[in-house]
Formats: sequence, C-alpha cells, structure tokens
Amino acid sequence: MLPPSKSNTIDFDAAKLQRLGFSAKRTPNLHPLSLNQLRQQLNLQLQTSLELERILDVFFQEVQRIIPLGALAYQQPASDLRLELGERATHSASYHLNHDGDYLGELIFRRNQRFTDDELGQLESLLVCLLFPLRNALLYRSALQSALRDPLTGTGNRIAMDQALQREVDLARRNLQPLSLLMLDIDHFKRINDSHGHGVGDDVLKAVAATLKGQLRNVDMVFRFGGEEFLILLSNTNREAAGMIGERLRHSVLNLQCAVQDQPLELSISLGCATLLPGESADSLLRRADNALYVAKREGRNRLTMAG
Ligand SMILES: Nc1nc2c(ncn2[C@@H]2O[C@H](COP(=O)(O)OP(=O)(O)OP(=O)(O)O)[C@@H](O)[C@H]2O)c(=O)[nH]1
Repeated sequence: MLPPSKSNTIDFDAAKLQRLGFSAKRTPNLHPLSLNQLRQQLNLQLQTSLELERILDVFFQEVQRIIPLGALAYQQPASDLRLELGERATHSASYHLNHDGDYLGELIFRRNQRFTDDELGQLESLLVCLLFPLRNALLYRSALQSALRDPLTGTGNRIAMDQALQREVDLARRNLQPLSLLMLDIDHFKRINDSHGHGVGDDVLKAVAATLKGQLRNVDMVFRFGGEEFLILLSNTNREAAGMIGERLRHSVLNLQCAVQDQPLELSISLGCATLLPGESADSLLRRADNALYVAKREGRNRLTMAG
C-alpha cells in the first residue's frame, strides 16, 4: 500500500469542474451560449463549491460568455466581506441581493461601456442562479467561523489557537522571522465572580477581550485560552517589541472604566512573554510563556514577566 502522499489527494471541486468541462483557469467567451444554456451551466457549476470566492469567480467568468464585463465586486459589510474581481471601470450596475428576508450582500458589475436594458435583463436572470449557492456559501463561512470563535468574547478559541500557533511557528522558521507569544490572565477574577456574580464576570471577560483586540493590529491573533486566560500571537515581533506590546495591554486593562452599580471595578492582568528560540517547538514556546505568567502572578500580579 502506498503511504499517503499529495499525489493521492483529490481537489473534489476541481475534479467536478473538470468533469463538467471547466478547468480552474479558463479564458472567457470560449463558446457563446444562449441565456438558457448558460443558466443551466451555472446551475451545475455553482453547486461545485462552498467557497464564496470561487463561486463568485465562476459566476464572473461564465457571465462573460454572453455579457462582456470588466469587473465584479461583492460586499457584505455585516460579515466584513469585500471581494473584487477584474479591473475597475467607468459604468456599473449594482444589485442588492435578498433571499427570504436575508440580506446576501451587494453585487456590482463594472465595465467601460454602458449596460443595455437587454443586458441588464439577462444579468438579472442569471443572478437567480447565484442566490442559493451564495446563501449556502455564506452559511458555510459563518459555520466555519463559529467553530473557531469563542462565543462569549469573539476571540479565537482553543482549536483556532492550536492551528494558528503551529502555522505561525512553521512560518517564522521558514521566513527566519521572530515570533512572540503573550499569555495573560485577569487577576483575582474569582473574586469578581464571587462578589458580583457570573454575569458581571462574563461582562468583564468581554470588556477585557475587546480592549485587547482594540490594541492589536490583527484581531485574529487573540485567543481565549481558558476561563480568564488569553493568548496573543505576535508574528514577526521580537522580544523587545513583544515586551512593549505586553506593557501597552497591561495599561489598557488598568485604564478600563468598568463599574458595577456605579462602583468602579478595578481590573488588572498579569502577562508572560516568550519569543521563539531556534529549533523550538510550539509546545515549548507555549510552556515558557505559561511559566513566565506563573512568575508574574507569584511576584504580585499586574505585571509582565519575560521568559528567560
Ligand atoms: N464569569 C465567568 N467566570 C469564569 C469563566 N470561565 C472561568 N471562570 C472563572 O474564573 C475563575 C478563575 O479563578 P482562579 O483560577 O482562581 O484565578 P483568579 O481568581 O483570577 O486568581 P489569579 O489568577 O491567581 O489572580 C473561576 O472562578 C472560574 O469559575 C466564564 O466563562 N465566565
């Protein structure tokens, strides 16, 4: 038996597209089709993927079999989505897509010639083929996201953290770039829960997470590690810069204006910081940051400790 290897893997999307007579990279306008033929093709092809970008790319390429286009833009601000295919042009036709009361986003077709009424009618007829695949792709994307997010704080969860940590360690090694990690924990959090209730504890967790995200460039690098513990991955960041970021985070939590029944709630965090050593594993990096956090707690809390 052959050991698993790349040559045995199948990109099912690509395979299905090929079987239908479409390779991944196609030149537009290969065979002119009637509107009905194109609708049938689209109905088949748009089912072959749940990836939003791929679906829109297939749609953009195929529509050009009967309607010349320069660009296609898609945006859905609520999901923080914005995609641009092709090149910007002077004329545009835009559509707000709704299905069953759900807003699926806005699609903008662009080119350097005005669209005729006939063409707009054809576009509208083709858009119908896009609705279900687009809705499914959006649902898939949000399912993927919620599988990787901590529902309370909106930060990445442990699964996301494990994936990101290994990926960043590999990247740092390959690109010979520094990688630092901050492990932080809210001080005396149990007291907050015990004195004010779990609901207030939850609000504090949300407020601290929002502060951390607000202070960092890449919010996808903040993870909830455990109850009141967070982990921050700082790619391309050396020990000195990571220490400065850690101090900035500590101050921003100290300055958080939290109150319970008009009484101010004092909050602080302790942090441990470690920077990847040559040849070091992800587990070892994590352990060193955790040990540094333990030292910060032991030495009085509300402080940052750098791992040796
Ligand atoms: N409200 C709330 N509390 C949580 C959650 N997850 C964990 N906790 C609580 O977090 C508290 C953690 O307490 P400890 O581990 O003793 O830590 P601490 O009180 O912060 O003390 P130090 O870390 O030593 O400063 C426990 O009371 C947990 O019940 C959560 O999702 N919501």
